[in-house]
Amino acid sequence: MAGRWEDFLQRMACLLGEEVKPFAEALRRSEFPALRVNTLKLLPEHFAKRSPFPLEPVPWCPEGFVVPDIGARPALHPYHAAGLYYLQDPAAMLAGVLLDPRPGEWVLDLCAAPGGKATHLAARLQNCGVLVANDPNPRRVTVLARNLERIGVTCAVVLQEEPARLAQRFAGLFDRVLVDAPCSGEATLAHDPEARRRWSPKKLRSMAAWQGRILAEAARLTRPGGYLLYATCTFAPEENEEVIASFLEAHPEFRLVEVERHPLFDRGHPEWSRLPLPELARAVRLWPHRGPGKGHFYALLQKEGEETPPRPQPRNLLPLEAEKAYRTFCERHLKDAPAKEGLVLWWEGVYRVPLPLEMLEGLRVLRPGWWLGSFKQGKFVPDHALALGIKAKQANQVLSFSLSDPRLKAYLRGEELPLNAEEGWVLVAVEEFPLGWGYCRQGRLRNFYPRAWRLPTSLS
Ligand SMILES: C[S@@+](CC[C@H](N)C(=O)[O-])C[C@H]1O[C@@H](n2cnc3c(N)ncnc32)[C@H](O)[C@@H]1O
Repeated sequence: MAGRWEDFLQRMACLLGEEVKPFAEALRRSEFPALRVNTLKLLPEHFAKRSPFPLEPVPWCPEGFVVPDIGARPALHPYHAAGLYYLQDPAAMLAGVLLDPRPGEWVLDLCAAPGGKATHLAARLQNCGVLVANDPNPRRVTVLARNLERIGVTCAVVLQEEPARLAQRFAGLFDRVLVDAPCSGEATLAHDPEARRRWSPKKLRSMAAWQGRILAEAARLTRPGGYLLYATCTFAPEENEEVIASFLEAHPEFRLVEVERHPLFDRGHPEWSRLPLPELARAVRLWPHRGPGKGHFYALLQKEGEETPPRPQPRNLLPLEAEKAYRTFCERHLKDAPAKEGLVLWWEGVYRVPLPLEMLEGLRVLRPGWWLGSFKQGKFVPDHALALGIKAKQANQVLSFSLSDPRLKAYLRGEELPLNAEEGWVLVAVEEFPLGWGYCRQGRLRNFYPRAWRLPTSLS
C-alpha cells in the first residue's frame, strides 16, 4: 500500500493540512453498505417500514440510506432482485439530486455504466421522458442495461458510443446532461490496488485532458437553457476545479450554478486551480471524513438561452404479425397492454422506444428502448425487462411469495417449481413486487429467471 498511497497523501496534505489524517482514515475504513430506494417501485417511507435492515438517512438524498450493519448483505436479498433499491455510495447519490430531472424531459447520461446515477435519473423522471444511457465500454454497458432492467426503467435507450458521435447526432437536444467522468478514482485508492497502480501525478494531467474533451462534447449536447452536471469521485484539483475553469474559459455560454447547500458540503476551491476563477466556489466537494460516502466533486453548469428543440414522437413500426402476437399475449396474460405507442421490432426483440428509431440509425445500440419480449416463430415471448417494468396487479396470473416462503429462494436459484395453475405465463413476485416470469404447464412452473441474476445454489 505504501509508495503511491504515500505520494497521494502527501499531495492531499498540501491541500488539507492537518485534516489529511481523518481524511486518510476515512478512506481506509470499510464503509457500511448504502442503498437508494427505487421510487419507481415504492416510496422511501414505505420501504423504511418493510426494510429488513436498519437504515440511517443520507443527509442530502431523501431516497438514500446507509445500512449501519456490516453483516447485512442487501445485494443478496430478494428485494434487490425485485429492484426495490440500488446499492450506491452516498456521495454518488447527490448527482440525481443536483441534476434533478423532471418528468417529460430528455436526459443524457454520457458515462453511465454500471448505472448507479442513470437509475436515479430514470426514477426522478418517473419513467416519463427520455433517458439516453451511454457508455463506450462494451463489458460495462451490458451491466448498465441489466441494472436499468432490474430497476424497471422503461424510458431508456442504452448506447455504446463515443461522445463525439453522439454530439454529431443529438446536438442541442438534451434538457439535462450528466458527465460522471472516468477519473483517477482517488476515493477508491485505499481499497483498489489496480487504481493505485494506475495513479500518478502525471496521470492526473492526462485524465484532465480526457475529461475536458468529454465535457466539450457534453456542452454541444446540452440545449440552450439546459443543465450539464460534471462529477468525479476523485480529489485532485487538476481533474476538478481546473477542468471546470478551462471549460468555462472555452465556453462563455455556460455559467456555474450555485446549488442549494447542505452544511456537510464543502465548496469548490478556486485557490487550488491554476485559473482561480472565483465562481469555482459554487462547485460542491464531498469529503469522506465529513459525511457518509467516499467523496465526490460536482459542478452544475447551465447553458445560456432558452430554447426547447422539437421533440419528435416515436411511431409504431411493429410488423403486423409481431403486433398480433404481442396483442394476443397481452390479452391472455395481462390486464392491458403495458405499452401501446412506439412499438418496434429490432432484431428479434419487441421494444417500446421512447424516441423515433431513425434517430438511432448508425449508432451502436444495445437497447433501443424497453424490451417487452421477443418475436419467435410467430409467438411473443415476454422478456425479463417486461416483468420488472410492470406492477403485479397488471398480470392475470401472479405467484407472489412471502419472504419466509422457501420457494422464493428456489425460484431465484432458477429451480422449477410445482404449481397448479392454468397453462401460460405467470408473473412471479415477492410481496407483490415482480421478480420475473415462469411458464406453467402440467403442474410445473418452468423458470425464466435470467441465468445472469440467479442466486448461487450454495445460498439456501
Ligand atoms: C465513474 S464511471 C461512471 C459510473 C456511473 N455513472 C455510475 O453511476 O454507475 C466512468 C465511466 O466512463 C466510461 N468512459 C470511459 N471512457 C469514456 C468516454 N470517452 N466517454 C464516455 N464515457 C467513458 C467508463 O467506461 C466508465 O463506465
